[in-house]
Amino acid sequence: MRSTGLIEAPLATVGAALRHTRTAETGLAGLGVRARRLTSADSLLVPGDELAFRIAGLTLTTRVVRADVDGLSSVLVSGPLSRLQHDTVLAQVGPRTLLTDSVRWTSPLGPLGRIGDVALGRRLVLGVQAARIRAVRALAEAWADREVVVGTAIVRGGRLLAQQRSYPASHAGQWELPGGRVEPGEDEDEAVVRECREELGVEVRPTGRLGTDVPLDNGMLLRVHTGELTGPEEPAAVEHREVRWVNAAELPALDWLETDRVLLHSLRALLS
Ligand SMILES: Nc1nc2c([nH]c(=O)n2[C@H]2C[C@H](O)[C@@H](COP(=O)(O)OP(=O)(O)OP(=O)(O)O)O2)c(=O)[nH]1
Repeated sequence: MRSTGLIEAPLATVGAALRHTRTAETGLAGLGVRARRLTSADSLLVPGDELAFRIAGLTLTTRVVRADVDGLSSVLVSGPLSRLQHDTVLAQVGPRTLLTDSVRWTSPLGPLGRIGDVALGRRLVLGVQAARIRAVRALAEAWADREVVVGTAIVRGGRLLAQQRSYPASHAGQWELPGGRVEPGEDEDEAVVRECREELGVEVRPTGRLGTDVPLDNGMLLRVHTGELTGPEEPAAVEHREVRWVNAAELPALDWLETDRVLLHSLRALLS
C-alpha cells in the first residue's frame, strides 16, 4: 500500500520529523493505535530502535533498520503477521519534500487472511499512512523556520574531527562537531567556513550535507554539513578543551552531546 504527501520543508527537516518519536506515538493515537518506543530514550529514532504498536488488542513490534536523510525503514520483529516491511522515502522537489510511504505485509492465514487484509488491513494501513503524513507535515513545517546551527563533519584518512567542549559546566567535557549558529546575512556554507576558522584555525571547503536535522532544546535546528581541509594548518583547540581525530570504532566511545548521538550512525557511515 502506498501513500504520498508533499511537505513545505527541506528534506533534512522532513527527515527529522519522520524520525521523531512523537510522529509514531501521537500521529496514530486518533486511529486507536497505541505506539510505544521500547529501546533508546532519544527523541529521534535510530537504527536498532524497536516500537510496539497496540491495535485492536493485538501487539506488533517493529525494528528501525534505516533512519537517514532519504527516509526511514522498519521491519517486523513479532506480531500477528508473517512479514511486514515499512519504507518511507523522501525526495527534494524544489523547496518542498515529497514523502512516499509504502507498507508491504504478508498475512499468515492464507486465503482467509487475504480476505481480512482487504476488509480491515488495507483500510487501517491507509488511515495510518495518512495520520503519519499529517504528523510529519505538522512537525516539519513548524521546524522549517527555526534558526540553524551548523555542525561540520571533517574527515581525513578515515577519521572524523571531534572537539571537546570546555563550557558551559553542564556540557564541559562532552564532544561535538565544529560549528555554531548561522549569523544574519550568512548562508550555511559561509557559517561552516567561519566557524571552522574561529574554532579550529583551519580553512575548510564545504562538500555536502549529512543526516537529518536534529531539533535542539533551545528551539534551533542542528544541521550537519561535510567539509574538507584545504590548507596546510592542523586543527587546534582554540575555544575547546581538545580536538581529536576518531575512527569508526572510536566514535561511539566518546561522550557526545546528547543531540549528536542520534547522528552517530550517519557519521559512522561516512567513515566506512
Ligand atoms: N557547534 C555545535 N553545536 C552543537 C552541536 N550539537 C549541539 O547540540 N550543539 C548546540 C550547542 C549550542 O546550544 C548550539 C551551538 O551554538 P554555538 O556553537 O554558537 O555555541 P554557544 O551556544 O555555546 O554560543 P557561543 O557563546 O559559543 O556563541 O548548538 C554540535 O555538534 N556542534
